[in-house]
Amino acid sequence: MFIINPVAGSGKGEQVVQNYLVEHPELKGSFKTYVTEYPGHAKELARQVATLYSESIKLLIVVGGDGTMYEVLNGLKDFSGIPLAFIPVGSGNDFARGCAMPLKPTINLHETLHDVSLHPYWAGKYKTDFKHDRHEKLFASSLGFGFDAEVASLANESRAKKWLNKARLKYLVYIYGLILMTFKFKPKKLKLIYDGKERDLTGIWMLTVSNHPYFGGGMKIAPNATINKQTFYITIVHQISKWKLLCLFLTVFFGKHLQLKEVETFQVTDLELTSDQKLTYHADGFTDSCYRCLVRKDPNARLVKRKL
Ligand SMILES: Nc1ncnc2c1ncn2[C@@H]1O[C@H](COP(=O)(O)OP(=O)(O)OP(=O)(O)O)[C@@H](O)[C@H]1O
Repeated sequence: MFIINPVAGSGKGEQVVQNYLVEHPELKGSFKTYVTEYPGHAKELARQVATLYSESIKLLIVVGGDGTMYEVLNGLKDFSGIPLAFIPVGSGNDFARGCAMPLKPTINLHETLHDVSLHPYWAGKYKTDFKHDRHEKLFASSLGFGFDAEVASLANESRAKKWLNKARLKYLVYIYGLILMTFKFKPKKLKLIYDGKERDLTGIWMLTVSNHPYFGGGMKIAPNATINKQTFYITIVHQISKWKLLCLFLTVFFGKHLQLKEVETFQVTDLELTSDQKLTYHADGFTDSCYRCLVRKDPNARLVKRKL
């Protein structure tokens, strides 16, 4: 079964699948295809098809970007038994990078259907403020608090994003946001509780919680992260000068930012994060804000097509 976001990235998701099915007539009749019609539709579709066909779905193939994967994962919150694959046609595609899958959609689709096996994947679970457990959400790749989330929020709200996305120039919105936020951002005070430790931190620029190394479209924010059942990889950027922040965003693509003394990394099994001020965060690129966030691993392993 395919769930396709026709507007992710430059909008070629539907074409990729159609071309593939035309080139492989032997597959005719083996697939059902659903195309999203509005934001949030991938989550609804995933929940509906899982409810209707949970026993018969052999593989649910998500064709989109990280945002579409996030929606589908949350639609399948109560259906951890449905195997998943991700064909990257978005602009970031970090989930494909984290799973060591090809970034070229046609190659990825071919390998997904022929060569790559299913392996367990443990998503993250988070809930904000004092919401009930039933409002807990899942994230596939990462959660980010502070600077990067404010850049993402600015970019998501930008009216230019839609047409820049079509022209494959969405990164320009992020560069604009990055420069603007470098001057506007006010470092945060955070309280962290994890693995029996309590820490009060000041001057925090950003904190990310990672399931695998990548975020923000190929930045290796947690270079040592490996997909696993128990732990998240936390990266904290403490008080940092503006030029060093720029240096961080250049070196992070190679994972070399860990050499900066302002960058701290460690592993946790769960995390509680509290702030006196409203804190912007993103979950796989979706932005929102909160005062408190509880993060833990989803105890349910989901089968995912991945090489790593
Ligand atoms: N038919 C549609 N019309 C408008 N928006 C849609 C439609 N279907 C899905 N969406 C929305 O498109 C947005 C972008 O999707 P997605 O995040 O997958 O792609 P992307 O932003 O190009 O890639 P990435 O997240 O990897 O950077 C999501 O917020 C999703 O809710």
